[in-house]
Parts: sequence; structure tokens; C-alpha cells
Amino acid sequence: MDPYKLLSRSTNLSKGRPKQSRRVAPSDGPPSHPQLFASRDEAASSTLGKRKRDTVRKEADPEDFFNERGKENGSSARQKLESVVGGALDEENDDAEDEGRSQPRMRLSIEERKSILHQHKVKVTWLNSQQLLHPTKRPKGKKVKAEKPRHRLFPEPLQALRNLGQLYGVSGQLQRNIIDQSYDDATEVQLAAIPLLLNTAKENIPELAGSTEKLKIDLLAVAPTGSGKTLAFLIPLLHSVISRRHQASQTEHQTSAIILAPTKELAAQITNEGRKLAKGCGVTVSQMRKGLKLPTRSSSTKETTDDSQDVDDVESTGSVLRADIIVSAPGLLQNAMAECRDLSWQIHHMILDEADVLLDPAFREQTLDIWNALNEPELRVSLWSATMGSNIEDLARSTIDERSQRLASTSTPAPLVRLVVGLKDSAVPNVSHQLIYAATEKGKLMGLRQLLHPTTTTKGASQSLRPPFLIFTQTVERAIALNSELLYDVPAEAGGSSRIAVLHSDLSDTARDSIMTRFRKGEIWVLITTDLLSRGVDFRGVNGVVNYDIPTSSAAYVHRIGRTGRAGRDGGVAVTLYSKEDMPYLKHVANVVSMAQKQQGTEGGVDDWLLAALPKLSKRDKKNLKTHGIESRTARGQIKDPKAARQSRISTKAGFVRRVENNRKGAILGSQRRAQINLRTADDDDEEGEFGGFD
Ligand SMILES: Nc1ncnc2c1ncn2[C@@H]1O[C@H](COP(=O)(O)OP(=O)(O)OP(=O)(O)O)[C@@H](O)[C@H]1O
Repeated sequence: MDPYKLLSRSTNLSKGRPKQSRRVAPSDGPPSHPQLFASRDEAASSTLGKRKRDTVRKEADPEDFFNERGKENGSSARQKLESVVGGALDEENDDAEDEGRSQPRMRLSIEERKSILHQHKVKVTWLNSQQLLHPTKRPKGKKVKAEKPRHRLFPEPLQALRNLGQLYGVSGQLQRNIIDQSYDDATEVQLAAIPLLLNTAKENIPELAGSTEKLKIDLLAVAPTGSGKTLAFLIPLLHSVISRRHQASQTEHQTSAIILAPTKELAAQITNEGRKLAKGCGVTVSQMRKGLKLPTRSSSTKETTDDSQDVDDVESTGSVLRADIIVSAPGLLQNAMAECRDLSWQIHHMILDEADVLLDPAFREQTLDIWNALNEPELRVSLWSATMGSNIEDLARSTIDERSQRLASTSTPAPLVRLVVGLKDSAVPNVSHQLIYAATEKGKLMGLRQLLHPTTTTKGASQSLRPPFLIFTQTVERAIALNSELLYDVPAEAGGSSRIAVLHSDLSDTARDSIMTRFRKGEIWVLITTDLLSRGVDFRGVNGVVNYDIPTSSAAYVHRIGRTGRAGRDGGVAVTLYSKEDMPYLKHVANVVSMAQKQQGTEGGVDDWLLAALPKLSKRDKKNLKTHGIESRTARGQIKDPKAARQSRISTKAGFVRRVENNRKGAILGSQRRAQINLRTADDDDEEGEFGGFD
């Protein structure tokens, strides 16, 4: 029996699909092209040095079910690199600087750069140009008014990642690691961000060409979900750390970079990516874990922790984390920093991934605490996200500004550059959206079952969802309740309840890791979760996202649905189920969907009449919704309005049936309790009856 067929009953499966194989079933989707806004050919023809590009065949990585890149592919890319470099890439030919110097640099005219950047919808703006070009004496204590962005910049776009060594002197080993993972075309964010971060400011900003300082920039980068931001910050970071170690002939690992991410899952993913890229480069990338300590001047090298050390070990020994790059959630790092007085590190780079969350009230204090504690004058900061409100941008700008004022005597202010790919705060363009009205909570459950097991193929009716897919709920309790409702919906022949799982913050770290691994391997097909997984987490083959509870802000919608359609993959579906209760809060979702439809030139997500009819939320209501969600679905709502809370409970059973069941359960428990009491009394009686002897 074909398990895939079972899970997608009544859908027309293509005849050519290979039979059986767990590997083939869920993630067997359409191929992807990592660039979102310009076709490969257009992009290629617009460069000066037009190169032939082979279509890279994607292979499965045995460890990661959704990861299509493999070693074979890596070696073919490597052959390509060798043909470009004009010789075999032998291990000795490792000196990046030499390689860079011997190769002519690619130079594009400003017009050509403009045209490529325009094609890829990349906009680069220099935000503090006035401050740097016309520094005037500021009266002390007065806040500087945010300067209006004036300068557009046109960095030289990097078309292919295989040119990194040739153009920017990236180390041969780092280049090989990139190639071995089959990264070839640079995505939009990479083609602009990598040159901006690898070159000094004066090479990117013509106005600074006369300056003698080798300034690096601070960066605010906003690019769609799944567009490769991780690689865009990791490559320049690793290059910088490798060069610094090389220059200082350092043998010990000394932390010089911090990457902050809002969740442990995302931190683990970044660490993993970092390690793959840093393999053989002599640079260590480690994740901060509970119980680990930061290196102080007095801590001995014996305590050094190894990356492979078990979490429990770490917790019990309280080892010291010695790594060149530390990846962490802000709370963990803040605590570790608070415990150490004389930290021996010198942080030159701080990266905030999902910066808008890290600077949101929930994490703001922790993030700013860490940021302000870093006193290295040359600290360069970059902030990355798919969404960034103007308030977050202002906060970042003022923090950078205050810091440079505080360290004015030792530091030189750096250019602050903003990079935006596509339309700011919009959904990834290759995902199709569906808003489904389900009237009630029970209707939503039925709607979800219809997606799991479609019973009709009528045109216009909601489509089925090809596993694997993610389902988002508002709270942990609802995720658990939905999981127990759906647990037996997958037939035993297709793996049964093992195909569905729930992941939330109340689970232990080990359980969370295990579920993530099983989902990546394709053992779990439907993963129910909360917003814990809505940010940054990359499952390459996820075919769809279901918003069982509507997201509480437009940014939350953009990030949730961004778990599908990664790396330019087509065919991703985002379904939002909404009930009558959701109607007052739907406008922000409908706006994003409508904008995405307009961009794609498609129909079906949201009708104009619905958009016009939906009520607009006041600023206060929006804030409330963002912090608390829809009240009846929370513990607070249960106390405030028990009736509404009962109605929004996730269950297919009627109240009467639930009451009968509860009564029965209560009766069973009661009789068990009574039996135990009887048993105990009988024992006591027996004991009393026995002669215990004289004292
Ligand atoms: N140049 C490239 N070519 C092919 N695939 C790429 C390239 N760069 C990144 N990818 C792949 O794209 C996927 C998404 O990358 P990444 O997780 O960095 O996205 P992101 O922009 O950080 O997304 P999010 O906003 O959701 O955090 C990953 O699977 C990554 O391996």
C-alpha cells in the first residue's frame, strides 16, 4: 500500500511519481531556483562576464530528508569552480589573499549595477550619510533627529558564490565548503549584502573613496523569508574571523562574534550552518547552552568545552564555552554574561537574526543589555529579518548612535546601510494563499480534516495539502488539544499517529530536538506547533502551512507562511482558517494576502469586498492582539468569559458527550480511590488483629 496515497485520498497523483519510498512521498515537490525576482537567464545575461551555468541537479542528503543538496552535486559545482578558476582546486592553493590578488577584479559600471539591482528588486540606502559626510558638533545630551535617507548606493552585485575567492579573497577552504554544499547562484539578499559586508565602506560608497580609514559598515537587511539571509551574514562573518585569526596567528579560540536568535531551534540551525561552512577553516561555531560559562581571563583552558559535548554533561560540569563565534538566544547569553566579571572576549561582530523580534518588548531588554555591554570600539552590527517596522529601525539607529557617542574617543562612526529586497514586510512571492471561512471552531477542525483527506475535487473547492506541512495554533494548550484530535487521522498503514507530532515550548530540550530531527528526516508529516517555529526555522521541503488560529500580526503571518516556499521553491500553499470570532482580527492577514495576490497577478486568496468589509483595528487593539492573541483562546479568557472559552475549545465532541465522558472518568477514579481506601482499611484491620508482642 502506498502510504502517500492514503494520506492524500481522492487527489490525483501524478503517474510518473516513483512508487513507495518514504523519502519520495512528502517533499517530492517542484524544483526551486533560489532567486525570487529575476530569472536565471536574465540575471546571467545582465552581467559583464556572461558565463554558462549548468543546471545543478539536486541530490538528497542522507541526513536531512528535506535537504536536496548533496555531495555529488557539490563535486559537480566544484568542477565548475575549477573551470572558472582555471585549474584544480588543490589543498595548497589555499591562500585566499593571493588568489584574490592574482585574479582580475570584476568591475561593473554604475549603470550596469543599477540595472542588476533593479532587476532583483534590491534597494540599498545609506542611512547616516549626513552624519558622516557633514559631521557637526552636536549639543551634548540632545537627541539627534532621525535623518531622512538620502543616499542610494549601488554595490557591485555578486552573481555567483563561486566568485567569492576571486573577487573578495575569501579563503580557499571557505570557498570549497560553499561549493561542496552546492550553493552557486547568489540569492538577491546575498548578491548585495555579501559585497557590502566584505568590501570596506569606501569601496561601496564613492563619497568615502578619499578616506584613509578601512571602515566596515553596520547593516539593516530586510529580505523575504527563505531568501538565504543566513548565508548572507555567515560568509562575510567567517571570512572576517578567519582573516583576523590568520593575521594575529592565533592558536586559541577567542570569541570575536555573537549571533543572537530568538529561539533555541533557530540558534541550533545557525550553528549547524556555520559549522558546515567553517569546516577545516580553524574557526569554531558553538551554541550557548544552559550551564555553560563564558571564558574569563582567569578560566583555565582545561575547562574548554567541546562542541560535541552532551548537554547534560555541560550542565553538570559547568564547562567554559570557547568558540570563535557564539550563537545564542538572548536570555541565555545575558545570564552567562551576568555571571562573568572579566570576560576575555573581544567582540567585533554582533548579528541579530530576526532582529525585529529581538528588539520587540519581549526580548528588547535582554538584547540591548548584551549590545550595550560590548565595549569593543570596532564592533560592527548587522540586523536581519523579513519584516522590520520603522520603530525597530529607529531603535537600532539610536542604539548605534548612542553607542558611538559613548565611545566617541576610541571609535569611528561607521556608515549605516539599509538593504531591502522586494517589498518591505510582504509575503514571499512564490506561495499561494487561501483564506477559508469555517464559521465555528468545529468548522475549523472539519476544514482541516478536509485538507488532510479531501473528499471532493470540485474546482474551486479547497485543495488538499501535500505533506509535510506545519499547523500553527495560538497557544501551547491549543496545539496539544489539536494534536490529540488529529492523532488518529493518519491511517495505520501510513504510519498512524507517529506521522503527527506537536512541538511547543513546554517540552524538554531533548524532546524538541528529537521532534525537529524526525520532521527533517520526513518521519513526521504533520507538525503542530505555536509561533515558536514561525521564525527562521528552515525545513526545505515543507509544502504547506496551515494557520489554524489566525496570526496576531501581519509580520507573524509573513513569517509563519515563510516556512514554505523556501529558497525560491514553487508550490507552497498557505491556508488560513478563520471563524466568526476571528473576523474582527482578520484585516491584517487579508491585507498581506491581497498584496501578495496583486504582486503575483493571481486570484482566490481574498476578495475585494471582504477586504473592504473587514473592520480596521485601533492601535490599542492591534497591540493587545499582538501581545495576548484572541482572548477566548487564552487562560485569561477562560476566567473572564468561560462561555466563550468553552465555545472556542478544540474538540469535535458535543458538550453533552464531554460531560458524560467526564462523569464516567470521575466515576472510575472515584471507585479506584474507594477500592484503595478499602484495601488500606482492611490492611489496618489485619494489622490490628495480629499480636505484636510485648514491648
Ligand atoms: N545561494 C543559494 N542557493 C541555493 N539555496 C540557498 C542559497 N542560499 C540559501 N539557500 C537555502 O535557502 C534556504 C533558506 O535559507 P535561510 O534559512 O538562510 O533563509 P532566511 O532568509 O534566513 O529565511 P527566514 O527569514 O525564514 O529566516 C536554506 O535551505 C538554504 O540552504
